[in-house]
Amino acid sequence: VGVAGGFAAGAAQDGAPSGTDLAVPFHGKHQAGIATTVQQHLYFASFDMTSTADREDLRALLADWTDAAARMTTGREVSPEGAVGGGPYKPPDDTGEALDLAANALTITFGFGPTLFDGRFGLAGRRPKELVELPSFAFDLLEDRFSGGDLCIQACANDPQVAVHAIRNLSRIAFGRAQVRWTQLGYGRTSTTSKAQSTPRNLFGFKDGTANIFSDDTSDLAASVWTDGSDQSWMAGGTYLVARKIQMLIESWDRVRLEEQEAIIGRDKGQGAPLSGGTEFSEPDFDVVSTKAGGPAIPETAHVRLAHPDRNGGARLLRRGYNYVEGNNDLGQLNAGLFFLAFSRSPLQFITIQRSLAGDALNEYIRHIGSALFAVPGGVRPGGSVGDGLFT
Ligand SMILES: C=CC1=C(C)c2cc3[nH]c(cc4nc(cc5[nH]c(cc1n2)c(C)c5CCC(=O)O)C(CCC(=O)O)=C4C)c(C)c3C=C
Ligand SMILES: [Fe+2]
Repeated sequence: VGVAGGFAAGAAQDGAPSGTDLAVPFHGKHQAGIATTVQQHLYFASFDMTSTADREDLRALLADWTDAAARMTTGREVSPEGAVGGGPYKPPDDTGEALDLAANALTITFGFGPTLFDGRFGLAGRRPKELVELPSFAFDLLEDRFSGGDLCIQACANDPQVAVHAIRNLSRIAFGRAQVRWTQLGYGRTSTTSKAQSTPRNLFGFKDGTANIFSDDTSDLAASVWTDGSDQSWMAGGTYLVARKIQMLIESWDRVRLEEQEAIIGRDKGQGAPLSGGTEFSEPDFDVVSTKAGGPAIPETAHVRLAHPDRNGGARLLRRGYNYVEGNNDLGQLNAGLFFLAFSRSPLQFITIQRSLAGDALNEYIRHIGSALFAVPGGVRPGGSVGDGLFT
């Protein structure tokens, strides 16, 4: 029997869902993969409905995806016939690469982009008011090939093959109804959603996720993450997902003095403590003056000062991002960065913080190159389908 935001079986290393046999319950009030303790790997896909698909195709696709996801998250194959049980005379239902692998804490989370409500599927009246394209921000260098989409699927697992298998098989199921627009592979979580987990590091070498919203804190989740359905009833127990592909200029960063790196972030690199003093989980004190420099210990342009709720009308995010590395460019520089994923009760929480980050010293070392916003419906009832409230 699973626990809220937790796992059905197995022991966890440092509180993280590391056991291969761990299965996260698929059904519930909220979709899994949000407050769920963050797994080690991610495969994320954005889809567009095909030009010939209609409302019934969308409804049937969501039902088929739900059945397949419910099976795969328990470590089963995508259908009862699976990879080898369908006989020699047809392509197997399941692609087979996860055959000997258990559930690995796989979660599959579905979201709907603003374009799904443009009238093609008779859903214009079901669009949540806040589900509109994100505004442009200072320093945006967005590319279409990493942005947007009618639908998204986030697959997280402790074995990358399990996450890739899930997206690959869900893409196959979509054939003729929806096609992949872009995908993102993420290795190494850059956040924690449980106080039992250790804080991981991003590619700039800093602890990331220290001041995150934790699944152990249900009042924070209620205040900042879950939507109540007062706008659209199908969004009860849901949330919004912002995805940003952020390229990190690794070589430039690596030439920055340690003291300056820490001033840019506003925390020390070793243990992740705020520069105002204390240890990793001490609250930053923005009034503390640096004895050495004379100015604020956490500079005015420091990332954590500008991202802090005090600076943003109390706005907070549940961050669930992953590192990515995709080879090198023509100059031999790393194509690498942070696939930033954040869940919030309203997209305004991200918009407010991202606007505040216009003055962030970090901007010299990062570029936002992809962006998407999705409405994530509430959890799936046994026997129901994800987003089935859209069609009632
Ligand atoms: C708009 C939201 C944010 C973006 C985009 C973003 C990018 C980004 N962040 C780091 C590294 C760190 N971020 C840290 C804290 C932090 N970041 C955001 C928001 C965005 N970050 C928030 C809300 C917070 C918490 C602020 C607080 O309440 O104190 C930290 C410190 C450790 C932590 O708390 O997680 C680091 C390090 C990078 C490298 C990056 C883009 C590539
Ligand atoms: Fe950040």
